[in-house]
Amino acid sequence: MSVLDAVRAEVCALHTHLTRWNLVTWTAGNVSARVPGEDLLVIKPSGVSYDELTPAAMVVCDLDGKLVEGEHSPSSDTESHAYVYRHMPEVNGVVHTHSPYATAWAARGEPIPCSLTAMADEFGGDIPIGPFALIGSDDIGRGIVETLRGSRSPAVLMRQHGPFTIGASAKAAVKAAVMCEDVARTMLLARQLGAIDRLPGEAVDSLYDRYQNVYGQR
Ligand SMILES: O=C(CO)[C@@H](O)[C@@H](O)COP(=O)(O)O
Repeated sequence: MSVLDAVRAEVCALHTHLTRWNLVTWTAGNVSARVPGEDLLVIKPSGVSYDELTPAAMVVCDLDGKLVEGEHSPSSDTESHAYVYRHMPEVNGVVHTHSPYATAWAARGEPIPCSLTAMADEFGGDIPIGPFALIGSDDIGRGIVETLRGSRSPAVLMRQHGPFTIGASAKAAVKAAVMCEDVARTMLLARQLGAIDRLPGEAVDSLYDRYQNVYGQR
């Protein structure tokens, strides 16, 4: 299997997590991955039903978002994904969802406060709000980069739109999208119970370091 075919298969498989974890409705959302060693990305075809996605249906584009190989038109967000890859070389995966709880915080235009150990672990602080931007150009990508550059968070809630996540791999970006929705739900419930206190900064730093560098099987 070629590198490109392996990336197509991985990106196709990762899309199943968006439906499995109820992060998208109908054809909303998308996943992309940078192709190792190439100035290329692989992304979902635009508007194609999740149950019709196959590795062969995945679209290959250059890092300006231009179609290189594929039968279908690339995702509406391709130029934004490409912008992120051009400006954040450490990023190899980008995900967009309309997951309901995270999107509710985006509609509100309010960052999710870092009040849970699970948020410190994965996000290293609050989940920030990015600027409102129209779809179909690289404007969303510009907002993602300006918000996340220098942040520990792999997730940004684009105002009045929804979450975008980044990762050192496409799988890491999908995990961030799943965890973003999980904490968005918990924190929305917490907000209904009353005032929320953020964790102390030193606790966030300690938790983040442990989770990122010690937790799990090494
Ligand atoms: O919200 C947007 C674009 O940001 C939706 O159109 C997107 O979730 C799905 O578009 P695509 O099917 O990937 O073109």
